[in-house]
Amino acid sequence: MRADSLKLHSQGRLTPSGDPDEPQLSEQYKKYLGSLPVLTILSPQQAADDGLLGLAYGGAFLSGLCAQLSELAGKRLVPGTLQLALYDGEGVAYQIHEDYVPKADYDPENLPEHHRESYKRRVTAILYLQDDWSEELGGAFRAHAVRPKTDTPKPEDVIEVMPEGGSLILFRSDMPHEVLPTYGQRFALSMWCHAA
Ligand SMILES: O=C(O)CCC(=O)C(=O)O
Ligand SMILES: [Fe+2]
Repeated sequence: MRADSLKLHSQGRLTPSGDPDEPQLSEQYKKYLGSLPVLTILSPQQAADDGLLGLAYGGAFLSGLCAQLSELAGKRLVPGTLQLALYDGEGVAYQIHEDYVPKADYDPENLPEHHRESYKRRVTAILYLQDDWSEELGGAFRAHAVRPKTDTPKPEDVIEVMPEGGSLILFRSDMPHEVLPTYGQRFALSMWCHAA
């Protein structure tokens, strides 16, 4: 999967907006998301057709997870958007945000196409692709517990996961989270399981 990701990167297919025809982000988008990785939106079928069999496998695996999670959650979840993102060192981070965006808050004028269905997102699944990650490269995924504002914050409200190759994280798409500044090449393959 990492070899396929490097190939896409070397072909210039990863861009801040995820849209190869729109290499620059609008000012509003930057304001919304902060300093950013570069990314592309994939379909497992298209990846297979392009000979990117690792990413096709990864996409199929994550799609299958949505089906399995449906059983656990007792409601139907279907594979939504599949995203390959690269945080290419130099302190690239992703400020605190939620992946679920209520329909009313979506601004189609200023957000890329692939955010159009963000209101359907229920579970985020992320597979990390770096075999050789180490603490000094930073880049932890940091999850924040949601508490009523009146509660006293507790240390366990924050959980960090290092992006070790082969690690998979699953979380509710409305959970606040961020990526801490990254000082190495960090690829992440994300699938959003949508409400059917
Ligand atoms: O790469 C990660 O660990 C998280 C990325 C993320 O939050 C996102 O793409 O929405
Ligand atoms: Fe996110």
